[in-house]
Parts: sequence; C-alpha cells; structure tokens
Amino acid sequence: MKSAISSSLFFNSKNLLNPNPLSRFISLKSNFLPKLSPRSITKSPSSSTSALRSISSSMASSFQPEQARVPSALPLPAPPLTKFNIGLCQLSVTSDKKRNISHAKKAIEEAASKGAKLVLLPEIWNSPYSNDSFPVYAEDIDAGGDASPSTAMLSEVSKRLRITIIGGSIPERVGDRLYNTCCVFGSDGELKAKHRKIHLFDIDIPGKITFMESKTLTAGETPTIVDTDVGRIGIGICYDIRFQELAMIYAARGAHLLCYPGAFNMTTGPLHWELLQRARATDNQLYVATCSPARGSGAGYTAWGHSTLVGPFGEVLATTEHEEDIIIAEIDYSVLEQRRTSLPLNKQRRGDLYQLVDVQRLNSK
Ligand SMILES: NC(=O)CC(=O)C(=O)O
Repeated sequence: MKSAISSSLFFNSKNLLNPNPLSRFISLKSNFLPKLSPRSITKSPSSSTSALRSISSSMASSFQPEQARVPSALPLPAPPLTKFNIGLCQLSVTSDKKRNISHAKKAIEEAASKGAKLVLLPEIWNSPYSNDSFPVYAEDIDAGGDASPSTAMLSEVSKRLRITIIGGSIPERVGDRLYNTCCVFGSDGELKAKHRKIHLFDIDIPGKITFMESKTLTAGETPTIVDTDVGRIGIGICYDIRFQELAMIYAARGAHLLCYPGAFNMTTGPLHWELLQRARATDNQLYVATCSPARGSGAGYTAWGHSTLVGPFGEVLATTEHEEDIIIAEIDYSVLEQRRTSLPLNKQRRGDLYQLVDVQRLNSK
C-alpha cells in the first residue's frame, strides 16, 4: 500500500498502546468549558438563571469554530485534477465467480472507454451477498495472484487503462477471519488502500428483513482515506454510510469525495439510500458516490440498486434505476470551494458547544 492516509499520516502504533485514547481529549475539552465560580453554583432558581446567563455569555466570548473538530480540520488540499468523469458500474452478480470477474472487467473497460478516470464498483460484486457465500468466495488479498483473482483483475485493468478504481468490495480471508473489503487501485495498478467495513450490517425487522453480517464477518478497525490521481477520497462500505461521524472525520481530513459501495435492500433502500447520501454530502459539503449491485431475480438478498452521484449542495447529479447500468457523470471540485464560500459551515461551527474527536488522528500526534 502506498499512500493511504489512514496508515501513513495518522497511524502511530506507539500511541495506540495508550490505555485511554480519550484522556488527552478530556483534558483538552475541559479547556473549552466555561469556568464556573463557586458563587454561580446555587440552588436558587433565579441564581441558576443568572448562572446560565453567565455561562452563555462566556460561551459567546469563547466562540471557537476551529476547535469543533479535534484535532482541527485540515484545509482542503488542491486535487491533482479539478474536473473528471466518474463511472458507477451497477453490475448484475451471479453465483459464478469467474463470470462475475470477467463481467466486472468488461464494465470497467466500457466506463473507461466513455471517459471515466475513476470507476466505482458495487459492494460484494464477485459473490452472492449471503453469509453462506462469504467463506466460499473469500480471497486472500494480501497474497494476491491466484489467491485473489478479483483484485488481480482490478490491478491489471487500472494499470492498463490508467484509471483509479474503487473496487467495490469482496469477501476477504485473513487466517480464520473474514472481512467485507474494498480495495483502491491507483492508475499505476498499485493497491493504494484497503478498507474493511467498519460497521457490520446486523438488522432484524420481523417479516421484512433479517441479516446478520456479524455471523461470519469481522469488523474493520480503521477509517480509510486515500490520495489518488482524482483527489482525496474517503471510503465506506454500505452500512458505514449510516454513521455520520465517519463522514465528518473524512471531511475534517480534507476529503473531496466519499465513495460508498453499497447493497441496500428493498426495505431500507426506498426510504434511506438517497436520503443518507444527500445528508452526508450536504452536511460535509463534498461529493458522495455510491454503487450498488443490480437487482437480481431469485437472489436471496434483493439489492435496491439506484447507484448515485450527489454534489456538495445535496443535489442528485446522476442516478439510475435497479437494472444493470453504467453511469458516467462529471465531478468538478471547484464547486466545493464555491459552496463552502457561500455557506461557510466550517467557520460557523460552535467548538465551544460540541466537538468531533478523530481518535486515530489525535493519537498520532
Ligand atoms: N447492506 C448494508 O450494509 C446496509 C443496508 O442495507 C442498510 O443499512 O439498510
């Protein structure tokens, strides 16, 4: 792996040994709290009101937007490319792994031939999405070659076509553990980052959907943000999109774009899929791209489909229905600055009232 920010900038094994990773934050945070004199702590209601007034005036004077994210947000880096096309390959997935790999390869080639410089694949595109299938289809990604035909294909195609690929996800085997893993390949064919789904999808809505990824999978332990030829990209897999703190951490680390390979379902998809993408994009004023498998007939798990690109104002820029499709859409990072200038959320946060702690980055200091 070359330039995954998660491992190069922010990882520090010495600090991970700290038994209380939040201890430094707790002492930091106490500096932001208004100081209460013993006289302002009283049982009388009227005095409480005046104590509250004095708290709020002291807060107003300690307005510290730059402190709302701990450590403070990094400036948005200049991307190597301001404007480019992204390709979202909404693929049909079968139980034939060889077919899935050659099918994905053709779709990537088609997206590149239509001008995509970045291609995003769906969650679990080389295998059916089921706990029975994960162990059977899992690959040893680190061993590579014959042990991981899916990622060998991604590496070959990204190098040959000189494009960046966010390789959806596949089941990964590491010893006796299985992960739901997304591999990012640079335009030189090198594996730049590997994201293991951090939040496992365990859901039980009686009569609608029950699925327990934790029966077979192990959760990943690190956020993944990676510098590529097409900007700084934060990665999440499907259920990870529900956890806004992850997206906020990526934004604070200077992400231009968040990519979520995902396979929402027929119960949550109609209500939540687009809503969550637009929320992550609007709150963080960046691009969000998602890619789902196509809806397969007769499959045990029915994917919602609707792969989408959302802009930094929460606008749906491109989307599709549930069948197989390849979406080609333009990303223009100059819009990020425009949006952030006209609606400067980053300068308006109330660091004296609430804070987001990036535990990994804090520990690496
Ligand atoms: N499949 C997932 O990981 C998530 C999902 O379908 C949901 O959150 O709903």
